Amino acid sequence: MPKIILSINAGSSSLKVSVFSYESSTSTPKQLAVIQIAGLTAPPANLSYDHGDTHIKHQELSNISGPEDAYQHILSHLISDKSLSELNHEDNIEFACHRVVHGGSYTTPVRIDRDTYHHLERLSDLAPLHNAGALAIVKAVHEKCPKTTNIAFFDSAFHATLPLPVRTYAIDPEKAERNGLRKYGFHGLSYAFITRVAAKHLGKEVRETNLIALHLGSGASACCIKGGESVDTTMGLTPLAGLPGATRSGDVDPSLIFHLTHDAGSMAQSSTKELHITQAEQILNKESGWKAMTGTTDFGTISKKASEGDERCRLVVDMLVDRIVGYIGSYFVKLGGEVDALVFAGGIGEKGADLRRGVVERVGCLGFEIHEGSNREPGEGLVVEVGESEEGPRRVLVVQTDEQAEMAGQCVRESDQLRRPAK
Ligand SMILES: Nc1ncnc2c1ncn2[C@@H]1O[C@H](COP(=O)(O)OP(=O)(O)O)[C@@H](O)[C@H]1O
Ligand SMILES: CC(=O)OP(=O)(O)O
Ligand SMILES: [Mg+2]
Repeated sequence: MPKIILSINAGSSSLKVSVFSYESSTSTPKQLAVIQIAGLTAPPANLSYDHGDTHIKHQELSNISGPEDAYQHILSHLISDKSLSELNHEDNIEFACHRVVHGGSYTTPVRIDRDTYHHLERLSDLAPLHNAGALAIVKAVHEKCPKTTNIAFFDSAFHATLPLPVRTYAIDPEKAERNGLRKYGFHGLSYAFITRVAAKHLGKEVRETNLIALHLGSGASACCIKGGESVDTTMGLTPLAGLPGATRSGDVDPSLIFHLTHDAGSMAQSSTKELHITQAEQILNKESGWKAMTGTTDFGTISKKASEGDERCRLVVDMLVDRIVGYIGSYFVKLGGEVDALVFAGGIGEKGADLRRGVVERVGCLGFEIHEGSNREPGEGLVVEVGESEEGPRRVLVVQTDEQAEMAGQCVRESDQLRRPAK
Protein backbone atom coordinates (compact mmCIF):
# COMPACT_ATOMS: atom_id res chain seq x y z
CA MET A 1 0.00 0.00 0.00
CA PRO A 2 1.63 3.35 -1.02
CA LYS A 3 2.14 5.85 1.79
CA ILE A 4 0.79 9.40 1.58
CA ILE A 5 2.66 12.67 2.15
CA LEU A 6 0.95 16.03 2.39
CA SER A 7 3.43 18.77 1.51
CA ILE A 8 2.26 22.11 2.89
CA ASN A 9 3.69 25.46 1.79
CA ALA A 10 2.38 28.47 3.68
CA GLY A 11 3.60 31.48 1.66
CA SER A 12 2.80 35.05 2.57
CA SER A 13 -0.08 35.27 0.10
CA SER A 14 -1.00 31.67 -0.59
CA LEU A 15 -1.30 28.17 0.82
CA LYS A 16 -0.15 25.44 -1.52
CA VAL A 17 -0.58 21.76 -0.71
CA SER A 18 0.62 18.84 -2.83
CA VAL A 19 -0.33 15.23 -2.23
CA PHE A 20 2.36 12.61 -2.92
CA SER A 21 2.48 8.83 -2.61
CA TYR A 22 5.63 6.75 -2.22
CA GLU A 23 6.54 3.10 -1.79
CA SER A 24 9.88 3.12 0.05
CA SER A 25 12.72 5.43 1.05
CA THR A 26 14.51 4.74 -2.23
CA SER A 27 11.55 5.54 -4.49
CA THR A 28 10.68 8.89 -6.05
CA PRO A 29 7.51 10.44 -4.63
CA LYS A 30 4.64 10.47 -7.10
CA GLN A 31 2.56 13.65 -7.19
CA LEU A 32 -1.15 12.81 -7.03
CA ALA A 33 -2.77 16.22 -6.66
CA VAL A 34 -1.98 19.92 -6.17
CA ILE A 35 -4.33 22.30 -4.45
CA GLN A 36 -3.78 25.98 -3.77
CA ILE A 37 -5.64 28.83 -2.16
CA ALA A 38 -4.17 32.11 -3.38
CA GLY A 39 -5.06 35.74 -2.71
CA LEU A 40 -4.94 35.43 1.09
CA THR A 41 -3.74 39.04 1.27
CA ALA A 42 -6.13 40.29 -1.44
CA PRO A 43 -9.61 38.79 -0.81
CA PRO A 44 -11.58 37.07 -2.14
CA ALA A 45 -9.27 34.08 -1.86
CA ASN A 46 -9.41 31.67 -4.77
CA LEU A 47 -8.94 27.95 -5.09
CA SER A 48 -7.15 25.99 -7.80
CA TYR A 49 -7.10 22.20 -7.87
CA ASP A 50 -5.47 19.69 -10.18
CA HIS A 51 -6.03 15.98 -9.89
CA GLY A 52 -6.49 13.52 -12.74
CA ASP A 53 -9.23 14.94 -14.92
CA THR A 54 -10.35 17.56 -12.40
CA HIS A 55 -8.91 21.02 -13.05
CA ILE A 56 -10.40 23.87 -11.05
CA LYS A 57 -9.00 27.34 -11.70
CA HIS A 58 -9.64 30.44 -9.60
CA GLN A 59 -12.84 29.36 -7.87
CA GLU A 60 -13.67 32.26 -5.55
CA LEU A 61 -13.99 31.44 -1.84
CA SER A 62 -15.60 33.58 0.81
CA ASN A 63 -14.91 33.19 4.54
CA ILE A 64 -11.24 32.28 4.22
CA SER A 65 -9.48 34.60 6.60
CA GLY A 66 -6.03 33.07 6.96
CA PRO A 67 -3.78 30.04 6.48
CA GLU A 68 -5.53 27.89 9.10
CA ASP A 69 -8.94 28.37 7.47
CA ALA A 70 -7.35 27.75 4.11
CA TYR A 71 -5.84 24.48 5.38
CA GLN A 72 -9.19 23.24 6.80
CA HIS A 73 -10.82 23.97 3.47
CA ILE A 74 -8.07 22.18 1.54
CA LEU A 75 -8.17 19.09 3.77
CA SER A 76 -11.96 18.70 3.41
CA HIS A 77 -11.67 19.22 -0.34
CA LEU A 78 -9.02 16.49 -0.67
CA ILE A 79 -10.82 14.00 1.54
CA SER A 80 -14.20 14.51 -0.15
CA ASP A 81 -12.74 14.01 -3.65
CA LYS A 82 -13.90 10.43 -4.24
CA SER A 83 -11.56 10.04 -7.20
CA LEU A 84 -8.53 10.65 -4.92
CA SER A 85 -8.97 7.19 -3.49
CA GLU A 86 -5.51 7.10 -1.87
CA LEU A 87 -6.65 9.82 0.55
CA ASN A 88 -10.17 9.25 1.81
CA HIS A 89 -9.44 9.62 5.51
CA GLU A 90 -7.10 11.76 7.64
CA ASP A 91 -5.43 8.57 8.90
CA ASN A 92 -4.08 7.87 5.40
CA ILE A 93 -1.58 10.73 5.76
CA GLU A 94 1.73 9.35 7.04
CA PHE A 95 3.79 12.56 6.88
CA ALA A 96 2.82 16.23 6.76
CA CYS A 97 5.78 18.28 5.54
CA HIS A 98 5.60 21.91 6.61
CA ARG A 99 7.57 24.71 4.99
CA VAL A 100 8.76 26.78 7.96
CA VAL A 101 10.42 29.95 6.77
CA HIS A 102 12.66 30.75 9.73
CA GLY A 103 14.57 27.81 11.17
CA GLY A 104 17.05 29.79 13.29
CA SER A 105 19.96 27.42 13.90
CA TYR A 106 18.21 24.34 12.45
CA THR A 107 19.95 23.23 9.28
CA THR A 108 18.14 19.93 8.61
CA PRO A 109 14.47 18.88 8.64
CA VAL A 110 13.11 18.04 12.09
CA ARG A 111 10.24 15.99 13.39
CA ILE A 112 7.92 18.37 15.25
CA ASP A 113 7.37 17.45 18.88
CA ARG A 114 6.42 19.66 21.80
CA ASP A 115 9.97 21.02 22.20
CA THR A 116 10.62 21.81 18.55
CA TYR A 117 7.15 23.36 18.30
CA HIS A 118 7.91 25.78 21.15
CA HIS A 119 11.34 26.53 19.74
CA LEU A 120 9.75 27.41 16.40
CA GLU A 121 7.13 29.51 18.16
CA ARG A 122 9.92 31.64 19.63
CA LEU A 123 11.31 32.21 16.12
CA SER A 124 7.95 33.51 14.89
CA ASP A 125 8.78 37.09 15.78
CA LEU A 126 11.63 36.98 13.26
CA ALA A 127 9.37 35.96 10.37
CA PRO A 128 6.02 37.46 11.32
CA LEU A 129 4.40 36.92 7.91
CA HIS A 130 5.28 33.24 7.76
CA ASN A 131 6.16 31.14 10.81
CA ALA A 132 2.97 31.90 12.72
CA GLY A 133 0.81 30.76 9.78
CA ALA A 134 2.85 27.57 9.35
CA LEU A 135 2.63 26.79 13.05
CA ALA A 136 -1.13 27.33 13.06
CA ILE A 137 -1.29 24.68 10.34
CA VAL A 138 0.99 22.32 12.31
CA LYS A 139 -1.49 22.65 15.18
CA ALA A 140 -4.44 21.99 12.87
CA VAL A 141 -2.76 18.85 11.45
CA HIS A 142 -1.93 17.67 14.97
CA GLU A 143 -5.59 18.07 15.99
CA LYS A 144 -7.28 16.79 12.80
CA CYS A 145 -4.77 14.09 11.83
CA PRO A 146 -3.40 12.65 15.09
CA LYS A 147 -1.74 9.70 13.33
CA THR A 148 0.30 11.92 11.02
CA THR A 149 3.97 12.70 11.70
CA ASN A 150 4.70 16.41 11.28
CA ILE A 151 8.07 17.42 9.84
CA ALA A 152 9.40 20.98 9.58
CA PHE A 153 11.54 21.90 6.56
CA PHE A 154 13.31 25.21 6.80
CA ASP A 155 13.64 27.92 4.18
CA SER A 156 16.75 29.14 5.92
CA ALA A 157 18.55 25.75 5.87
CA PHE A 158 19.95 26.05 2.32
CA HIS A 159 21.82 29.19 3.41
CA ALA A 160 23.70 27.46 6.24
CA THR A 161 26.74 27.69 3.91
CA LEU A 162 26.83 31.52 3.87
CA PRO A 163 30.44 32.56 4.57
CA LEU A 164 31.10 34.39 7.84
CA PRO A 165 31.74 37.85 6.30
CA VAL A 166 28.50 37.54 4.31
CA ARG A 167 26.31 36.52 7.23
CA THR A 168 27.78 39.01 9.71
CA TYR A 169 26.20 42.40 10.40
CA ALA A 170 28.43 45.27 11.53
CA ILE A 171 27.05 45.45 15.07
CA ASP A 172 28.32 44.56 18.56
CA PRO A 173 29.56 40.94 18.06
CA GLU A 174 28.61 39.76 21.58
CA LYS A 175 25.06 41.07 21.24
CA ALA A 176 24.83 39.62 17.74
CA GLU A 177 25.95 36.18 19.00
CA ARG A 178 23.69 36.23 22.06
CA ASN A 179 20.59 37.19 20.08
CA GLY A 180 21.26 35.25 16.87
CA LEU A 181 21.43 38.49 14.88
CA ARG A 182 22.88 37.49 11.51
CA LYS A 183 21.87 36.99 7.93
CA TYR A 184 19.88 33.73 7.59
CA GLY A 185 18.33 33.98 4.11
CA PHE A 186 15.10 32.35 2.94
CA HIS A 187 13.38 30.71 -0.07
CA GLY A 188 15.93 27.94 0.51
CA LEU A 189 13.63 25.05 -0.40
CA SER A 190 13.05 26.76 -3.70
CA TYR A 191 16.79 27.38 -4.25
CA ALA A 192 17.58 23.74 -3.41
CA PHE A 193 15.02 22.62 -6.00
CA ILE A 194 16.25 25.14 -8.59
CA THR A 195 19.90 24.11 -8.11
CA ARG A 196 19.14 20.42 -8.55
CA VAL A 197 16.96 20.73 -11.65
CA ALA A 198 19.07 23.45 -13.29
CA ALA A 199 22.27 21.40 -12.78
CA LYS A 200 20.58 18.36 -14.34
CA HIS A 201 19.35 20.47 -17.25
CA LEU A 202 22.84 21.92 -17.78
CA GLY A 203 24.36 18.44 -17.64
CA LYS A 204 26.53 19.34 -14.65
CA GLU A 205 27.05 17.96 -11.18
CA VAL A 206 25.36 20.11 -8.50
CA ARG A 207 28.77 20.71 -6.87
CA GLU A 208 30.06 22.23 -10.13
CA THR A 209 27.07 24.48 -10.77
CA ASN A 210 27.18 28.27 -10.39
CA LEU A 211 23.90 30.16 -10.64
CA ILE A 212 22.40 33.55 -10.02
CA ALA A 213 18.88 32.54 -9.04
CA LEU A 214 15.88 34.83 -8.58
CA HIS A 215 12.85 33.64 -6.62
CA LEU A 216 10.29 36.33 -7.37
CA GLY A 217 6.91 35.81 -5.68
CA SER A 218 4.98 37.80 -3.09
CA GLY A 219 8.29 37.74 -1.29
CA ALA A 220 11.21 38.21 -3.66
CA SER A 221 14.87 37.31 -3.24
CA ALA A 222 18.05 36.55 -5.17
CA CYS A 223 20.68 33.94 -4.38
CA CYS A 224 24.29 33.53 -5.43
CA ILE A 225 24.99 29.81 -5.79
CA LYS A 226 28.60 28.66 -6.09
CA GLY A 227 29.38 24.98 -6.52
CA GLY A 228 25.75 24.20 -5.66
CA GLU A 229 25.87 26.09 -2.34
CA SER A 230 24.46 29.43 -1.25
CA VAL A 231 27.26 31.98 -0.85
CA ASP A 232 25.03 35.05 -0.66
CA THR A 233 21.36 35.94 -0.70
CA THR A 234 19.34 39.12 -0.38
CA MET A 235 17.05 38.36 2.56
CA GLY A 236 18.59 38.71 5.99
CA LEU A 237 17.73 38.23 9.65
CA THR A 238 14.14 38.22 8.42
CA PRO A 239 12.51 37.98 4.97
CA LEU A 240 12.12 41.79 4.97
CA ALA A 241 15.62 42.57 3.67
CA GLY A 242 16.69 42.85 0.05
CA LEU A 243 14.21 43.12 -2.80
CA PRO A 244 10.83 44.79 -2.32
CA GLY A 245 7.82 42.46 -2.35
CA ALA A 246 4.02 42.54 -2.52
CA THR A 247 3.64 44.12 0.92
CA ARG A 248 7.29 44.40 1.99
CA SER A 249 9.56 47.39 1.55
CA GLY A 250 12.77 45.43 1.05
CA ASP A 251 15.96 47.35 1.87
CA VAL A 252 15.50 50.89 3.11
CA ASP A 253 17.75 53.12 5.16
CA PRO A 254 17.08 51.72 8.69
CA SER A 255 16.45 55.29 9.92
CA LEU A 256 13.59 55.78 7.47
CA ILE A 257 11.07 54.11 9.76
CA PHE A 258 11.50 56.81 12.43
CA HIS A 259 10.51 59.43 9.87
CA LEU A 260 7.53 57.37 8.67
CA THR A 261 5.95 56.87 12.11
CA HIS A 262 6.40 58.32 15.59
CA ASP A 263 5.73 55.03 17.37
CA ALA A 264 7.94 52.58 15.54
CA GLY A 265 8.60 50.55 18.69
CA SER A 266 5.05 50.24 20.03
CA MET A 267 3.03 47.06 19.47
CA ALA A 268 0.93 46.95 16.30
CA GLN A 269 -2.78 46.15 16.52
CA SER A 270 -2.18 42.87 14.71
CA SER A 271 0.05 41.68 17.58
CA THR A 272 -1.26 38.77 19.60
CA LYS A 273 -0.21 37.09 22.83
CA GLU A 274 1.87 34.65 20.79
CA LEU A 275 3.15 37.00 18.13
CA HIS A 276 4.71 40.37 18.79
CA ILE A 277 4.78 42.79 15.89
CA THR A 278 5.91 46.38 16.32
CA GLN A 279 4.46 49.23 14.27
CA ALA A 280 7.77 49.36 12.41
CA GLU A 281 7.51 45.68 11.42
CA GLN A 282 3.83 46.02 10.58
CA ILE A 283 4.45 48.98 8.26
CA LEU A 284 7.55 47.60 6.55
CA ASN A 285 6.27 44.00 6.23
CA LYS A 286 2.57 44.42 5.64
CA GLU A 287 1.85 47.97 4.50
CA SER A 288 4.64 48.64 2.02
CA GLY A 289 5.85 47.12 -1.24
CA TRP A 290 3.85 47.40 -4.42
CA LYS A 291 0.54 47.15 -2.53
CA ALA A 292 1.39 50.49 -0.89
CA MET A 293 2.55 51.99 -4.17
CA THR A 294 -0.20 50.78 -6.52
CA GLY A 295 -3.04 49.40 -4.37
CA THR A 296 -2.64 45.82 -5.62
CA THR A 297 -0.42 42.88 -4.70
CA ASP A 298 -0.91 41.31 -8.12
CA PHE A 299 2.25 41.86 -10.11
CA GLY A 300 0.53 40.55 -13.27
CA THR A 301 -1.88 43.50 -13.10
CA ILE A 302 0.94 45.94 -12.31
CA SER A 303 2.98 44.72 -15.25
CA LYS A 304 0.01 45.01 -17.63
CA LYS A 305 -0.88 48.50 -16.42
CA ALA A 306 2.76 49.56 -16.71
CA SER A 307 2.76 48.53 -20.37
CA GLU A 308 -0.45 50.59 -20.85
CA GLY A 309 1.22 53.72 -19.50
CA ASP A 310 0.26 53.77 -15.80
CA GLU A 311 3.08 55.77 -14.21
CA ARG A 312 2.97 54.29 -10.69
CA CYS A 313 2.96 50.76 -12.06
CA ARG A 314 5.80 51.65 -14.42
CA LEU A 315 7.76 52.95 -11.43
CA VAL A 316 7.19 49.74 -9.45
CA VAL A 317 8.37 47.57 -12.35
CA ASP A 318 11.41 49.80 -13.02
CA MET A 319 12.26 49.87 -9.32
CA LEU A 320 12.15 46.08 -9.04
CA VAL A 321 14.29 45.72 -12.17
CA ASP A 322 16.76 48.27 -10.76
CA ARG A 323 17.16 46.37 -7.48
CA ILE A 324 17.42 42.99 -9.20
CA VAL A 325 20.14 44.06 -11.65
CA GLY A 326 22.11 45.56 -8.75
CA TYR A 327 22.22 42.14 -7.08
CA ILE A 328 23.01 40.34 -10.35
CA GLY A 329 26.02 42.64 -10.78
CA SER A 330 27.16 41.96 -7.24
CA TYR A 331 26.74 38.19 -7.53
CA PHE A 332 28.40 38.10 -10.95
CA VAL A 333 31.49 39.59 -9.28
CA LYS A 334 31.26 37.17 -6.34
CA LEU A 335 31.26 34.29 -8.83
CA GLY A 336 34.28 35.78 -10.64
CA GLY A 337 32.18 35.92 -13.80
CA GLU A 338 31.81 32.12 -13.84
CA VAL A 339 28.04 31.95 -14.08
CA ASP A 340 26.36 28.96 -15.72
CA ALA A 341 22.90 30.50 -15.77
CA LEU A 342 20.66 33.29 -14.61
CA VAL A 343 17.48 31.63 -13.33
CA PHE A 344 13.99 33.11 -12.96
CA ALA A 345 11.50 31.36 -10.65
CA GLY A 346 8.52 32.07 -8.35
CA GLY A 347 5.13 33.38 -9.55
CA ILE A 348 6.58 36.57 -11.09
CA GLY A 349 9.77 34.95 -12.39
CA GLU A 350 7.78 32.18 -14.09
CA LYS A 351 4.92 34.28 -15.49
CA GLY A 352 6.37 37.77 -15.86
CA ALA A 353 7.80 37.87 -19.41
CA ASP A 354 8.12 41.69 -19.42
CA LEU A 355 10.02 41.68 -16.15
CA ARG A 356 12.39 38.97 -17.42
CA ARG A 357 13.05 40.95 -20.58
CA GLY A 358 13.60 44.15 -18.59
CA VAL A 359 16.13 42.45 -16.30
CA VAL A 360 18.04 40.56 -18.98
CA GLU A 361 18.30 43.64 -21.22
CA ARG A 362 19.86 45.58 -18.36
CA VAL A 363 22.49 42.89 -17.73
CA GLY A 364 23.35 42.58 -21.42
CA CYS A 365 26.78 44.02 -20.63
CA LEU A 366 27.53 40.79 -18.71
CA GLY A 367 26.75 38.67 -21.76
CA PHE A 368 23.15 37.66 -21.04
CA GLU A 369 20.66 38.00 -23.89
CA ILE A 370 16.95 37.25 -24.01
CA HIS A 371 15.35 35.27 -26.84
CA GLU A 372 12.20 37.26 -27.54
CA GLY A 373 10.12 34.34 -28.84
CA SER A 374 10.92 31.81 -26.12
CA ASN A 375 10.63 34.49 -23.43
CA ARG A 376 7.08 35.39 -24.60
CA GLU A 377 6.01 31.74 -24.97
CA PRO A 378 8.35 29.72 -22.74
CA GLY A 379 6.47 26.46 -23.40
CA GLU A 380 5.97 23.60 -20.99
CA GLY A 381 8.65 22.03 -18.83
CA LEU A 382 10.34 22.20 -15.48
CA VAL A 383 13.32 24.07 -16.95
CA VAL A 384 12.96 26.24 -20.04
CA GLU A 385 15.64 28.20 -21.91
CA VAL A 386 14.64 31.82 -22.59
CA GLY A 387 18.08 33.17 -23.50
CA GLU A 388 19.62 33.68 -26.93
CA SER A 389 22.40 31.20 -26.19
CA GLU A 390 21.36 27.66 -25.32
CA GLU A 391 24.88 26.40 -24.84
CA GLY A 392 27.96 27.57 -23.00
CA PRO A 393 27.82 30.10 -20.17
CA ARG A 394 25.26 32.92 -19.72
CA ARG A 395 22.18 30.79 -20.18
CA VAL A 396 18.88 32.29 -19.07
CA LEU A 397 16.43 29.77 -17.59
CA VAL A 398 12.92 29.75 -16.21
CA VAL A 399 12.43 27.06 -13.56
CA GLN A 400 8.95 26.05 -12.37
CA THR A 401 10.07 25.87 -8.79
CA ASP A 402 8.26 23.51 -6.44
CA GLU A 403 8.88 23.82 -2.73
CA GLN A 404 6.35 21.06 -1.98
CA ALA A 405 8.18 18.58 -4.25
CA GLU A 406 11.49 19.54 -2.65
CA MET A 407 10.09 18.73 0.82
CA ALA A 408 8.47 15.48 -0.32
CA GLY A 409 11.71 14.31 -1.97
CA GLN A 410 13.77 15.05 1.14
CA CYS A 411 11.08 13.45 3.33
CA VAL A 412 11.10 10.20 1.37
CA ARG A 413 14.90 9.98 1.35
CA GLU A 414 15.01 10.49 5.10
CA SER A 415 11.72 8.75 5.93
CA ASP A 416 13.27 5.91 7.96
CA GLN A 417 15.02 8.43 10.18
CA LEU A 418 12.11 10.90 10.40
CA ARG A 419 9.61 8.21 11.40
CA ARG A 420 11.47 7.69 14.67
CA PRO A 421 10.78 10.14 17.52
CA ALA A 422 13.83 12.22 18.51
CA LYS A 423 15.69 10.78 21.52
N1 LIG B 1 1.18 37.03 -15.38
C1 LIG B 1 1.88 37.39 -14.33
N2 LIG B 1 2.93 38.25 -14.47
C2 LIG B 1 3.66 38.62 -13.40
N3 LIG B 1 3.42 38.22 -12.16
C3 LIG B 1 2.39 37.37 -11.94
C4 LIG B 1 1.57 36.92 -13.00
N4 LIG B 1 0.62 36.09 -12.46
C5 LIG B 1 0.86 36.04 -11.12
N5 LIG B 1 1.92 36.80 -10.80
C6 LIG B 1 2.45 37.07 -9.45
O1 LIG B 1 3.03 35.96 -8.79
C7 LIG B 1 3.02 36.26 -7.37
C8 LIG B 1 2.77 35.01 -6.57
O2 LIG B 1 3.91 34.22 -6.66
P1 LIG B 1 4.08 32.95 -5.73
O3 LIG B 1 5.51 32.54 -5.87
O4 LIG B 1 3.06 31.94 -6.07
O5 LIG B 1 3.75 33.61 -4.32
P2 LIG B 1 3.96 33.22 -2.81
O6 LIG B 1 4.98 34.17 -2.35
O7 LIG B 1 2.66 33.37 -2.14
O8 LIG B 1 4.49 31.79 -2.78
C9 LIG B 1 1.95 37.31 -7.13
O9 LIG B 1 2.55 38.53 -6.71
C10 LIG B 1 1.34 37.46 -8.49
O10 LIG B 1 1.03 38.76 -8.69
C1 LIG C 1 10.37 33.84 2.57
C2 LIG C 1 9.26 34.41 1.77
O1 LIG C 1 9.24 35.59 1.56
O2 LIG C 1 8.35 33.55 1.30
P1 LIG C 1 7.09 33.87 0.31
O3 LIG C 1 7.68 34.45 -0.94
O4 LIG C 1 6.47 32.53 0.07
O5 LIG C 1 6.21 34.84 0.98
MG1 LIG D 1 6.36 31.24 -2.28
